[in-house]
Amino acid sequence: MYLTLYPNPPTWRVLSQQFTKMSWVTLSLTPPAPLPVVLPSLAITYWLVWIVYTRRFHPLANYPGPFFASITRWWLILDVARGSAEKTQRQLHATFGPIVRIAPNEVAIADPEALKVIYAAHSGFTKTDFYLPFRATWGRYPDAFTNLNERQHAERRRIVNRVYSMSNIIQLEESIDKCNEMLVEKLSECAATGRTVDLADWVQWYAFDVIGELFFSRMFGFMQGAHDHGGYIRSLDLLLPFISVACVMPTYMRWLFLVSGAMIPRVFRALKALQHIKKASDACVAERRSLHGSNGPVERTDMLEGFFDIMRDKGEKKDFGEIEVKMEVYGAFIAGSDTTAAAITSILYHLMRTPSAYAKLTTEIDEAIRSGYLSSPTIQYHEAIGLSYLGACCKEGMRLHPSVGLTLPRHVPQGGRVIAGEWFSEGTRVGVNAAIVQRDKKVFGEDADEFVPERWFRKDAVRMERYMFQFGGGARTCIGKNISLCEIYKVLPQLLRSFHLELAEPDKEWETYNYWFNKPTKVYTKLQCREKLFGYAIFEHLN
Ligand code: HEM
Repeated sequence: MYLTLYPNPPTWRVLSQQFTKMSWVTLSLTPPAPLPVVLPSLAITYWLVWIVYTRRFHPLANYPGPFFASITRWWLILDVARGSAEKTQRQLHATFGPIVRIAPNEVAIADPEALKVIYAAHSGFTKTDFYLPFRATWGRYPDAFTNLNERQHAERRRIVNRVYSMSNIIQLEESIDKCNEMLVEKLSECAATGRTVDLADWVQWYAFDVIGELFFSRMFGFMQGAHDHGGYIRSLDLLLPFISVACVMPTYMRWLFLVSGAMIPRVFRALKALQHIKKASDACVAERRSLHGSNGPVERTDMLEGFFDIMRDKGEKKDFGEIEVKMEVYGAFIAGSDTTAAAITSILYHLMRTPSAYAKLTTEIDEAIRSGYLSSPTIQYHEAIGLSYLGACCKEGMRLHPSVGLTLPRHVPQGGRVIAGEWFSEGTRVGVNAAIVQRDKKVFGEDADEFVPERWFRKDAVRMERYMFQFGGGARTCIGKNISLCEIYKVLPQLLRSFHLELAEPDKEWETYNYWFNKPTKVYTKLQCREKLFGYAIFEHLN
């Protein structure tokens, strides 16, 4: 026998050699098992081993969460596909506590202290591949949103930062004024007919037209036509469920999803919608390019011209060309309207559901008009931010319903980190969702689930501010934040001084769809012109 040649006890190597030999003999003597038996057996064995590993030996094995989430990402994929992930997450944290395992290698964290650790500038945490399905494949550099390389992201963002700065947006304030006037005019027509409107639609048309004015010096025509101009909104509505589901899939599965999905009409339409948005943004850039080419004067001071200025002044040095200009425009098409519209709609919806807050805010606005503090016909941003109750209502609306409704996932950096009192090893996926952390009772009080603007006048308001996360944090904070804040602060007093707004069906809640952007719909509203309701009393100083 093979083994008897050795005087010493057999080693593992010898045993395994022998076993291998015997296995070969056995295998060659027995007829091969049929494939239909072998494959399922292998699959079952694989799954059993995987389940034991993820539940017992994985570094996240000790964290609670739904059983299926701990063994497969399919749980998260299906949850995101349902469009209400923030609601599921709230229930999970209520059941399992501040750290919940939402996928075999990922946890959602509800502890507000985690924000500083994960999202502060230079925290070392990096974006995960979650963001890649949003990436435009035609760029030379990844866009700011999907860039996973922190150093390159900082360099590229610095090039365009000035165009998005509040000082630049304020210089373009007239563009927002034009849209505000158009919105009031159009809603006055609706009020005159007594028609109920879906305020969520109007606000999104408004937000899209503001992007048109700010970037290209012309509204797209959403409000003018009272419709989804060019089908951009429909395109986004088709695209976002598809993209957000792809975001939570493992990378290898995304390709399968894309290829096989192209045969499913809905997914095919979503892919076409992406092309549609790309063509629309390209057309806007091409139009300006032809103006430049015609050698005629281009007296534009809009954001698009700001990007072209960068291209002319520092294009070569910074490697910033027309493709990069297109990338900024494309980003605004994707991120510029759903986000701002969700914020404005949330503030108005919660005000209409809270008559005492609504009355207090209109009183503040009316008094500011009477005292001559607010200008007319359009309210200026620097005036609006001086209205303290308005500021409280804006924060409260964005706190209860942040426009981005999923966790912002990050990789734990080299060496691991302690988050929420727990150790996480390098590479683990962790994330915080603004929709969860902004309702934390320890920070915002026992009434955190309610719309209470008064909380922003309490002693701990400065502390609460530190835990507001609706625009993200650190180096990855939203670059469009100033655009949105300027819009929000200006349009709200403009609307409330012009109209009395009431929910058409006060007992019915709005509907929201959370596909990264948490989009509100069905905010059916009755409008009445305040001048008709109350006479001209509050506007008398203007006469
Ligand atoms: C109320 C309005 C808005 C909200 C609540 C919002 C929210 C956010 C959030 C939470 C992030 C961080 C994402 C992350 O870290 O994973 C972000 C990033 C970003 N947002 Fe916004 N956004 C708004 C408006 C806009 C607008 C108007 C634009 C452009 C016109 C824009 C463009 C971007 C871009 C390019 C990034 C990536 C920034 C970076 O990583 O450097 N957003 N936004």
